[in-house]
Amino acid sequence: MEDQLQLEQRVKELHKLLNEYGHAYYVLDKPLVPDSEYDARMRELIDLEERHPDLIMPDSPTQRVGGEVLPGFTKVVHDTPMLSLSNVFNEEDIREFDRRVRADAGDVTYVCELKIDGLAISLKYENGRFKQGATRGDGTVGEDITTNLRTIRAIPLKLSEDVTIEARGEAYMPKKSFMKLNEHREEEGLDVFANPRNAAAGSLRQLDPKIAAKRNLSVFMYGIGGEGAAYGLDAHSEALDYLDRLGFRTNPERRRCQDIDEVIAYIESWQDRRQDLSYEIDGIVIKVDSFSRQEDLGFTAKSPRWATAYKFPAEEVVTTLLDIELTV
Ligand SMILES: NC(=O)c1cc2c(=O)c3cc(F)ccc3oc2nc1N
Repeated sequence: MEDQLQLEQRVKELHKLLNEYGHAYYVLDKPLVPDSEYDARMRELIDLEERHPDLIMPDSPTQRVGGEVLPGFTKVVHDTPMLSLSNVFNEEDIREFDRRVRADAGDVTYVCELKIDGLAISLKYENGRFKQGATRGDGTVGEDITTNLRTIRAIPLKLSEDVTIEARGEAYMPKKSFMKLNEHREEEGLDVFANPRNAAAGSLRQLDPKIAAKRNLSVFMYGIGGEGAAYGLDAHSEALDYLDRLGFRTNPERRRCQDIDEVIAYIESWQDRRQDLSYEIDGIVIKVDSFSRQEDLGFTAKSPRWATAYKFPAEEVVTTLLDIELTV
């Protein structure tokens, strides 16, 4: 009979190891151990929990994929609305945005972020534990997709601090996973998804979490719901670094820009490089960095006045004659 105390000790140790390995692999994209080691430790924990179900904790790494298929999704009213971004399409628009911002808020600095082409999500944590995840919905009311979001390894089940916080970000399907999924669907005679955003949305709308778990989704978190100032943060760039420290995955390509010329240079630098990314982006988000400047600017009914999204020109899909002949 294994000693109960030793078992509890080993289970705690395996939680710690698997959370560390998982964070390094799925959040930092910097694996600490070979997959074989990760799998062996996960296998050991699953066996221990099967033999001693009393040792299963809700935030155990083995508890990401729930058992039951949901009858439907319940509604979630967002504490603060999840608004959408206004769009700009060219340099003139960008400079006009900057003029309006400086007219109301004076000199500002910006943060530029890649605009991930996925679907907006809200993640709520209480005392550092993942409690609820929701879609944007209509901005005021979203759908509770907690069970599906728990299956995304880049979403921490437990934060590095016991803080109560709402993080907002974008769930997405990497390009490679999208191609593989469509190949599978084609083989099975199913409809293929038009793009990774639809594939991610379709995956998170599954009522069976086992399906979502197989879709290899990921996330990039890009903000804190409510007042960032409540966490002693003065600027958006600080909020992103805080999300990193808490254990969230944020996009490493973000850039602080001193003025709009730097913003434009950053955008131009990504015009052609975006096809090298392992995920799709449809633009660049420009945000005033200082929270007090953001407060001076406020919101319109639909969007923040302290941010906008530059959208890349849609890539025309060129179908050569050869392709047409092949599909005939
Ligand atoms: N898709 C994105 O990569 C992305 C999207 C948004 C938003 O939709 C968004 C909406 C707001 F009302 C305010 C800030 C935001 O910041 C954002 N930042 C991003 N990086």
